[in-house]
Amino acid sequence: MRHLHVDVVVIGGGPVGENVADRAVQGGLETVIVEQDLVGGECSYWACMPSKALLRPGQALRAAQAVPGAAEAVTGTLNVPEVLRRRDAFAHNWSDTGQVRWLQGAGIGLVRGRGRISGEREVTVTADGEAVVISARHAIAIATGSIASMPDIPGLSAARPWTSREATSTHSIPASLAIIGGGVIATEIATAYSSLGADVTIIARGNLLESLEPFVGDRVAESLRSSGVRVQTGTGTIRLDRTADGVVIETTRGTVTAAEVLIATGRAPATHDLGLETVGLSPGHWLATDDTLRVPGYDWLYAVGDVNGRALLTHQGKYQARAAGDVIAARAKGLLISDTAWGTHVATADHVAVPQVVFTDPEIAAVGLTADQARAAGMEIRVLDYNLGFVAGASLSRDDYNGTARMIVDTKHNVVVGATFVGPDVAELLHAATTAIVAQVPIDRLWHVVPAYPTISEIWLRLLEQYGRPAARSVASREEMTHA
Ligand SMILES: Cc1cc2nc3c(=O)[nH]c(=O)nc-3n(C[C@H](O)[C@H](O)[C@H](O)COP(=O)(O)OP(=O)(O)OC[C@H]3O[C@@H](n4cnc5c(N)ncnc54)[C@H](O)[C@@H]3O)c2cc1C
Ligand SMILES: NC(=O)c1ccc[n+]([C@@H]2O[C@H](COP(=O)([O-])OP(=O)(O)OC[C@H]3O[C@@H](n4cnc5c(N)ncnc54)[C@H](O)[C@@H]3O)[C@@H](O)[C@H]2O)c1
Repeated sequence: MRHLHVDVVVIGGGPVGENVADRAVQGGLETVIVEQDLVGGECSYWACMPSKALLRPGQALRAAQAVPGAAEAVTGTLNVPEVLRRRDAFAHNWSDTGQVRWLQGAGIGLVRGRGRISGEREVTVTADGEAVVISARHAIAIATGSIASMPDIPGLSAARPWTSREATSTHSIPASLAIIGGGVIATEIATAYSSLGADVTIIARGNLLESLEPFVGDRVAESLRSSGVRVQTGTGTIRLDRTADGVVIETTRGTVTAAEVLIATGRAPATHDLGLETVGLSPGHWLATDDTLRVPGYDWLYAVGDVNGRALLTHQGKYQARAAGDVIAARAKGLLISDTAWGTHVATADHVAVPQVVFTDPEIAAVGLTADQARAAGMEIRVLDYNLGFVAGASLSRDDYNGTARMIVDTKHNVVVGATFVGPDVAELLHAATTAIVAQVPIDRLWHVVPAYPTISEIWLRLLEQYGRPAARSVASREEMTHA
């Protein structure tokens, strides 16, 4: 049995593990990643990249079809083999050679195999019957991500359901697809597969996209229905059977038959079979952390990315990873720790401003609190809504532009605390909203942030006009005003 001694061991070489390791190495620590599968993790091969590659061609086609003059030039449908070929390229043909080269260049070690914690500051890695024991002088960071959560529905495993892995890596589009779940994966995969010619049915126990503003799910349901997707909301699943005709799904509203069924009912933490019990932690749960991403009660153990359940998004996990890698290095060297809110070593934004784009048609971009969440937090708010189609940049971009913007203002502190945009090409509006929330830019100063004409960003001006100019609203403090 081999025995290695390093400063830091990172279990899981997804986007988050890679970033923890990179920051720790840049902080001067000898670091290895333990990876059981492909370096790059879920995001690169079975999640963000391949799913967005499947979505983009349909989005580009719809955009051209909505502009008279260009619409006449596009008369065909999507070329499915070409879409899948491009998707394969974005998933690097499921080879991690490039990512491994990046690790080598960054000075990060790699041990392939399944890692399990085998004691304090110790990980045992097994691969092909061989074991390597790695002792960490300073820290172990768990970045093992999440896996599809499978609901307890009779007949489920015998029906051989798809998870997002099969849906994002398939090499042929089934004639029909039933999707159980109404969240982000369900709506994105429904959008992609319907544009690729599959007959899609969504079976959702509630409404669609329930964690977002209520009008979001309504708009996506309406749009999916108009493109031929059957959207069955408020529908429970009773049992599944795989038959010669495909998968037969008995629901509370009747029977659905489809060639394949995708389960998209959320994620579970990848904390089973990780040896957590050897150090007194329970397997199978999200690993709670403090804001430096350290597991309370363990000065050597960190949990970063999906596995801590704080925000299941690549960009937010990588944000945590930068803080975690830096704080591990700072603690190892006995340096001062910057762990007050918004410090270098904490992931404060997880609680305040987590941006998310859902790449459906229409696109959804949201950050911060919804109106209901703000009220539940006891804030005094104003909810500003505006029809995005009235903005010149939006109507120029396509004739059928239909969209909504909502901004939530904390009226006590005069700052934006939430924003939601629904409509074509709204993704790029999101970073401005995230900046306004994180930087707590006073509304009165936002009036000086001038959006270019004619861009969709003029929505900011329209929302501000609804809120009111500072002088017109009230002159709260006379010293703000000077006399000419
Ligand atoms: C279909 C889908 C689409 C998504 N689209 C987006 C998107 O567009 N934008 C976005 O921001 N987020 C998206 N996400 C979420 C995103 O994929 C995750 O937030 C992100 O992958 C989390 O990164 P991670 O490094 O924490 O975990 P992962 O990417 O899951 O990586 C964990 C790694 O740990 C390894 N591992 C696990 N256990 C062990 C062990 N015991 N030993 C060794 N290695 C181990 C795994 O093999 C894996 O490589 C999507 C998710 C899904 C499912
Ligand atoms: N564009 C993106 O950023 C993107 C894309 C895909 C996935 N993701 C990430 O992946 C995560 C997982 O996505 P998801 O769609 O699986 O989760 P989700 O939390 O968005 O949606 C889960 C859905 O499953 C339903 N559900 C839960 N348990 C159920 C049960 N027992 N029976 C029937 N329905 C049930 C819920 O009501 C909900 O509609 C998301 O939280 C998101 O952060 C992000």
